Amino acid sequence: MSEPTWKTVKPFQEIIFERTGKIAKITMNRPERHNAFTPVTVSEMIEAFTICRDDNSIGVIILTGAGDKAFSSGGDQGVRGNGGYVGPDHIARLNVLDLQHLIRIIPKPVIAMVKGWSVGGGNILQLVCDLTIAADNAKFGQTGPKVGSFDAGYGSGYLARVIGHKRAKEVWFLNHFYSAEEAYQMNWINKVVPLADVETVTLEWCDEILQKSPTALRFIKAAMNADTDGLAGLQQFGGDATMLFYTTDEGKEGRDAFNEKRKPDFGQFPTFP
Ligand SMILES: CC(C)(COP(=O)(O)OP(=O)(O)OC[C@H]1O[C@@H](n2cnc3c(N)ncnc32)[C@H](O)[C@@H]1OP(=O)(O)O)[C@@H](O)C(=O)NCCC(=O)NCCSC(=O)c1cc(O)c2ccccc2c1O
Repeated sequence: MSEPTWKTVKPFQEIIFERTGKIAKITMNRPERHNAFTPVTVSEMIEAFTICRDDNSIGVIILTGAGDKAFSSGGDQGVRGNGGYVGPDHIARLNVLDLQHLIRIIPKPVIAMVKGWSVGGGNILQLVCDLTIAADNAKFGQTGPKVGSFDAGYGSGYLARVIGHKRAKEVWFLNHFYSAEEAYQMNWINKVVPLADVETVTLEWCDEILQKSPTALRFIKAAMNADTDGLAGLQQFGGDATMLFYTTDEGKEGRDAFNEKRKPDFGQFPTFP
């Protein structure tokens, strides 16, 4: 595979947002803090993911951290205030929860490419990505109870779905770190590769995914969310069904009949068993 040419999509302060062909890459860029995120880092990621969601020339998204030492070490404890993390607007936020939700509902595959530390809220970000490819230097763990924090949403319930309840409680109660190989054995991540190969392999997976039907992948992702996310997941899945229905002649007949002030003729359309 030839070296990819990454082009900046939009400049940001605390992330790098690039693309090569149909592949977007969002990189948390605070390597001096092991890519710990602030409200600004998170807002920028939300904006970049939203651009990816709307741009139909982007088919798959990679989330990663700058440098080889860390994917992310979670919320920046230096800007943690009273009730959340504080940015330039002086408002305390937990806006990483909005980002987790966005990664879950964006109707395109999101791949976490993990090098080095994947810790705390950073590790929840790799968890909510659809797939995780880790370098052999990656280390995974939750530190919340050590620093007076916890993620009682995806970080615990979804983690328990992915690695099992006993293992998830072990992760949260003991706050140990797990090697990439151990995380792989726990089904926490999809693949472990040598550090030097991690981007090449991630791009190979992206290229394979891009050969597949985007609508099929969209529905598979939404179906799995519906199973794990209850009514919120079903809302997403139902919305996707409505989107498809709007593209049919039957769906358009209802709209056109209303606008033309006539009775709709739904009988002209085939039904299936
Ligand atoms: C990750 C480490 C185990 C790595 O240890 P190591 O010894 O290799 O590196 P250093 O500790 O020397 O780190 C280098 C440098 O980076 C700074 N740094 C690292 N992590 C953070 C951080 N999270 N915040 C701020 N700064 C950080 C470190 O201080 C060093 O700076 P120097 O100036 O001294 O060089 C180890 O770094 C570590 O344990 N880090 C902390 C991990 C952590 O506890 N993260 C926060 C967990 S809580 C969280 O992430 C969280 C966020 C949310 O927004 C939530 C929202 C809703 C619910 C829950 C949330 C939540 O749990």
